[in-house]
Amino acid sequence: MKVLTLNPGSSSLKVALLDGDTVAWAWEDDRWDGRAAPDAAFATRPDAVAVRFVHGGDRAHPAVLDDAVLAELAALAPLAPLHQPQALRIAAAVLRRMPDTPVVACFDTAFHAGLPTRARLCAIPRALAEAHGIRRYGFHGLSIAYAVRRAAELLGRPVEEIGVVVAHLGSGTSVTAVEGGASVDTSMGFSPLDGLPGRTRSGALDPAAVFHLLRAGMAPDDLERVLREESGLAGLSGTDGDLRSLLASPHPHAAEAIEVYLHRVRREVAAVRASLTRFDALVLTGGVAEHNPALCADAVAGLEFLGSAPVLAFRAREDVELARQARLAAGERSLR
Ligand SMILES: Nc1ncnc2c1ncn2[C@@H]1O[C@H](COP(=O)(O)OP(=O)(O)O)[C@@H](O)[C@H]1O
Ligand SMILES: CC(=O)OP(=O)(O)O
Ligand SMILES: [Mg+2]
Repeated sequence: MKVLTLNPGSSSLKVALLDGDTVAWAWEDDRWDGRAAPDAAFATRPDAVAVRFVHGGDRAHPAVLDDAVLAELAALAPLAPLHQPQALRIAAAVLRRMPDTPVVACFDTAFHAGLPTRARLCAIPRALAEAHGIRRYGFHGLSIAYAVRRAAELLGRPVEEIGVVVAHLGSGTSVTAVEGGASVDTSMGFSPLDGLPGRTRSGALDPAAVFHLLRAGMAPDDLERVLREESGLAGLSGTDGDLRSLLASPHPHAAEAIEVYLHRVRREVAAVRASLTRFDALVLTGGVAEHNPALCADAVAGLEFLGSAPVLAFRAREDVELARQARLAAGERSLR
């Protein structure tokens, strides 16, 4: 079964046609401005299409897209404004141009749907949290699901028997502890703005700083945009926030930004390690893990105290996971 996979990220659009786990055709824009997928993608004649959605709310499984599911996902857009609207536009174009092909929405959040209560609740009044859906969701689930299966393969043990920390180091950055195939702790919570700094995202910030800036006269929408699009590695360094730009910059602020980034990665890895009862590997994935072994070595320097587990680094294969989920979801539908 051939699956066309579409992965809209915060700064890239990755499109691949997978025949089994083999990439039969691929296209990528790593400075993506939200434009539609190229015409060639629609000419690949897949049996199913899989689209990555960062936010699936409480859904634990992929969903075949129809108008009702689209409306539900559109309602979640305010929770992931850097990702969800783009994914909705991509999916709408696919539905319009390939009306006879099943389109499956696959969710970053689904991998974390079973987060234990202690890692899911936010410590605010329960009534307020429940009324507004404030909880920790977790993201990058498609990348993590692949990473855990690949780690098990490399370790020669079943997924059910390993405990790993997965650090997804891409445009967005997150760290997750996975034991027995389940997410037990993760650094991104209510939205992809939480946790570690990303290319342009601030990561976790004392909420008092947000109120301070609002009282100083910033409009809420402007502040949100600044934290989402002008902060993180970009904000700290004055560059576009791509680590390649920071590494090439002679400005001391670029070096400082890298120090902050590496410090926060180490800190979060150590923090989520505490949620594992066994530690078999530290997995690094995403653009940094794929392209920069030296930076990866810096990111894990000094973490030996966590236990003598190997560090595994490989490319994020959201495409492989998207295709796997689409096969399951589309296959189930054809049986009905
Ligand atoms: N050679 C490199 N050295 C360091 N970082 C790199 C390198 N190549 C890519 N990166 C980092 O990877 C990021 C993109 O990661 P990727 O996982 O492809 O992104 P996305 O989140 O858009 O899917 C870039 O923003 C950059 O910081
Ligand atoms: C959830 C998230 O941050 O995704 P990306 O890294 O693709 O921007
Ligand atoms: Mg990505």
